Amino acid sequence: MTATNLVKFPVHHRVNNKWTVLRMLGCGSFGVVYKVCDDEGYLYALKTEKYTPKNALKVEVKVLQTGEKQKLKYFLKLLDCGTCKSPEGDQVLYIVMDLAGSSVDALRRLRPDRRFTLPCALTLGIHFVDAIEELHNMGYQHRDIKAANFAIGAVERQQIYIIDFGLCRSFFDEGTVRYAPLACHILRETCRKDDLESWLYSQIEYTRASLPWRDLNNIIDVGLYKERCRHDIGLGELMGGCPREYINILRYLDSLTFYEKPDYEKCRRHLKAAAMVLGGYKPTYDWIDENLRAGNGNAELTVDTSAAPKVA
Ligand SMILES: Nc1ncnc2c1ncn2[C@@H]1O[C@H](COP(=O)(O)OP(=O)(O)OP(=O)(O)O)[C@@H](O)[C@H]1O
Repeated sequence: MTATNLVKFPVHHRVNNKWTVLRMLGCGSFGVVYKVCDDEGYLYALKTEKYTPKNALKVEVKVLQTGEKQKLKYFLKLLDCGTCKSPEGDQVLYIVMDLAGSSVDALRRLRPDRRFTLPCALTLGIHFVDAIEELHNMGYQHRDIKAANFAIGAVERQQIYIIDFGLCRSFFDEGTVRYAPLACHILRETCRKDDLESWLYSQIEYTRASLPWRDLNNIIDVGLYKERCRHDIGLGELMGGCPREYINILRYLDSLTFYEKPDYEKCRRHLKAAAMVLGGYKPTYDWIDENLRAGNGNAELTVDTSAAPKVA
């Protein structure tokens, strides 16, 4: 994100005469996220973007609203959205949502070996597949699935949320569903199985701490590496330290055609089968069991033990 796109709100800045800015939680590709509180001291996250005719935040609003309407499990509650003026006088679009805890990626990085235990990795895998299925059923493809875009609850630390919808795309343009060509129903360039392939790479990373192409930046080189990892030596390099079932998932995802709806349950079944060597699947959360010290936002070193996230 360019500095000119950054919406700078000073501490104590009031938004919509309702939300008080406490501090910045982080910057994404499209905007800045602040920790804010309401007049009773309850904490929330406020996401901002300079106003343009095509704001990424608009799709976030739709996704969060749909998630709430359908009472879905993996979506944060949207409390407010609107426009306001920045101190520099720019028109700003903002949304206020529930405050989440640390991202799953930040939690992984806090662990000494930068990976989760296998029971925890399998638990996360099942949550991620569930969350992706909920989003797909809503009619959206995520297109940026990674552990940094999933967070735990600020208070309920075994709850997982999917948090960033900046690159989300609807399968359908509103009003054209009835007449849309078949290709529109699954997207042309990328499709639903791509969200699951991205998830599987995250799954491998938090199971074994790294991906073999971690030092490559060039998109072509990374693509070639991923291709190589489908066969013999490359496959061993990618999957070393992971349960065999991950290979079954990769093979299954690669077998899907562009038009096919993925079988989410099959992915979950493979993960549960991988837990058989551990005596069966039992939901496990390393950050709870080991009391990993992570708080609201991006892995700050505090523990929030209050019944509701409130200003200290
Ligand atoms: N509801 C929330 N509660 C707490 N922290 C949040 C919330 N939403 C986003 N964040 C944090 O704010 C930061 C910026 O988030 P955002 O999703 O906008 O971008 P990103 O995921 O960092 O970047 P990109 O979109 O480029 O991948 C991240 O550290 C994220 O964990």
